[in-house]
Amino acid sequence: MSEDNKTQLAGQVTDSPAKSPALHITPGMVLKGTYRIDAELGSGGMGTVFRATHLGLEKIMAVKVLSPRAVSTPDSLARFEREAKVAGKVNHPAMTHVIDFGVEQGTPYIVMEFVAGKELADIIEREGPMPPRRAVAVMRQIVSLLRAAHALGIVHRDLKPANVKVLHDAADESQLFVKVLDFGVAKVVDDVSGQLTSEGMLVGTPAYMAPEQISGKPIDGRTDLYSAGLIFHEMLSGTRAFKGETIARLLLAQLNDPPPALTVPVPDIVRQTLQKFYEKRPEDRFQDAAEADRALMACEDVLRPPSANLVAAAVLPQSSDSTSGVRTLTLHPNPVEADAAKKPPSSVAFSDSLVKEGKSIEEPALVAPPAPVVVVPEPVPVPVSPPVPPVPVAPPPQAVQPRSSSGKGTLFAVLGVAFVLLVGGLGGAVWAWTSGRLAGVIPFAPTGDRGTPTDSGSTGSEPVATRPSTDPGQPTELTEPQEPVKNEPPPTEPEPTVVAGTETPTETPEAPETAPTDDPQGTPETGEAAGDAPQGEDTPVAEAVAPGCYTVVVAFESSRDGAGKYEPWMPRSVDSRTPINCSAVPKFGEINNAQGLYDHWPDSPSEKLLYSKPLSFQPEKKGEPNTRRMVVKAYTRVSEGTR
Ligand SMILES: Nc1ncnc2c1ncn2[C@@H]1O[C@H](COP(=O)(O)OP(=O)(O)OP(=O)(O)O)[C@@H](O)[C@H]1O
Repeated sequence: MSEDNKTQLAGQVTDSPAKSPALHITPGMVLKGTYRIDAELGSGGMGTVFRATHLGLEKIMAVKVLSPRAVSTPDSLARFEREAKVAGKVNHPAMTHVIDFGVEQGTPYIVMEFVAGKELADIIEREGPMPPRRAVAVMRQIVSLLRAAHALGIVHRDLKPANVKVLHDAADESQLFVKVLDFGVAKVVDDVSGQLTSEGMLVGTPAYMAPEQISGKPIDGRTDLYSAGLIFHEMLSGTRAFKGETIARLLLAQLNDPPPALTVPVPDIVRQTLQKFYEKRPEDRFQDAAEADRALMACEDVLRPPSANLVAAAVLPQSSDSTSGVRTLTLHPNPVEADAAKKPPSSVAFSDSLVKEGKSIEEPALVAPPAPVVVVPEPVPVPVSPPVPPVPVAPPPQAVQPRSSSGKGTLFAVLGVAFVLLVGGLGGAVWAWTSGRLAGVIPFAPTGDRGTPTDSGSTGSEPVATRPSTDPGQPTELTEPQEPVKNEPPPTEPEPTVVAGTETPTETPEAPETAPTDDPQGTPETGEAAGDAPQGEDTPVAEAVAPGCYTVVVAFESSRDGAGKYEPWMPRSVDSRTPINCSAVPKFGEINNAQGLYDHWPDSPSEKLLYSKPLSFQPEKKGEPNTRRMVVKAYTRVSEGTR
């Protein structure tokens, strides 16, 4: 890794030395009697990261041991603890969750979920410019996380491609799943070390630092947006925006020079959005992550292939709540009608140019939108999701909501829906017949007031069917599947993992001894570790099941309160379980349309959620809970009766 790509504790002009001896971490060492250090993953400006195993849970985790120079002042440990706790409250699929922290021989360390996948920096270096659609998809996930973190007052301060991991580097950007590393860590270091002006310490990576960060001015969420813009630039162009032979030159360029113009062709709207991310003056940038996300959505709409609009419009939920990230469905098969119907959001400052591209900014995104932002007011070690109240079923979804009054547009819309429903219905019938999903039903046992597991009364011997529940205290009944399980990804080889810039075979955690031998993964499905909902009153718990792989039909619920805030999707009941060949289980990363869901899968030792696919949606209305039925794939790793 080049010098200007590293986090720098640069310009140290005062005596701020390590006051405690560095803890010598070696493989085999056990921290807190719980975390066994397995191997070093790499080190950066703030410390060294190790792969470790949580001995009790037999889970792979990552332990970052902060360097003594990063945290060395008398009150540093208290601050460190505070920041680790705050970072632990950001519950978002793109967050690398902080699980625990501690101090060993005066040296603080953070325990995080282990994130497999490839560093964005390596992907760009290897593959060069990224297709704009893909770059926008990555950006949306980053920005969605920023939104969640900034809402808690947490600024990353060291965003860069090396701190972004892409869990599934598929050609199809809808399969991308991003995790951001080091949230909160830079803040700890910065707070403790002080800013350049006070203690002569500068925290960040010069190639991605915002001008205000360099000049020691106050920083806020817009600082992260600047760095995110430079990541965007790098994805689009394949090269870093600011380079410099020395750190001083690099910093000067950040302060004074505009980033070089993109040499790759991108639509104007993408260019303008990029520019708005990294304006030199914070007041000229997007003012918050929500505004940035709206602009990215507009880019997404322009970049979407025309054929995708029909299908996307037919299957996505509709909402009139523009603040939630879920947008009103619009179907514009005819670009002229689309132009007539579109209207730019007033909150996008440069909206005139945004709509110049001839696409409605209200069309839904084809790629999975970032998962709902969930802020959980619980301390580490494990962020706790708030219980979701019982859910009354909303009226059936209106799959398509044509906005144009034109008869032609309406005709297209109706034909589109009819087509989707026809294909869905046929596929559902074939799927139900072929998958054998009715066999081997082992219901889960939800607890608390979530009702009984199979509200449909389903024994698994009939297609899942639904009637709306009128009693909000009763569990939601099941809906007629609208989308069958189809087009499941073929089995794939485990992905190589990039560790410290080196491509190596995938790190395989020690699976429990009883793991099925044909388990195609055996990999740490990232996201399972920290952000999972703990088992409690409101968390459904899996019953012991035989080892093997299954397709599981699960009802999930999520709700939005009156403020339009999302609650997480929570598994609610399992209706059927069909044994499948483990080699047919797609690898993690092929989770589809439900990234947020993954983090809320109950942390059951017997289940791992690998894949999910929406089965049907209920419309989401502000202030009303909604229910989603999902088909998920899960597999078990434990022996019968051991859970
Ligand atoms: N939670 C994690 N799971 C898996 N690997 C991780 C995790 N956190 C960090 N790593 C990996 O450990 C290595 C060292 O990370 P670290 O953050 O210390 O270095 P860096 O990103 O190169 O530098 P800096 O700390 O200066 O940002 C990197 O290869 C990084 O991808």
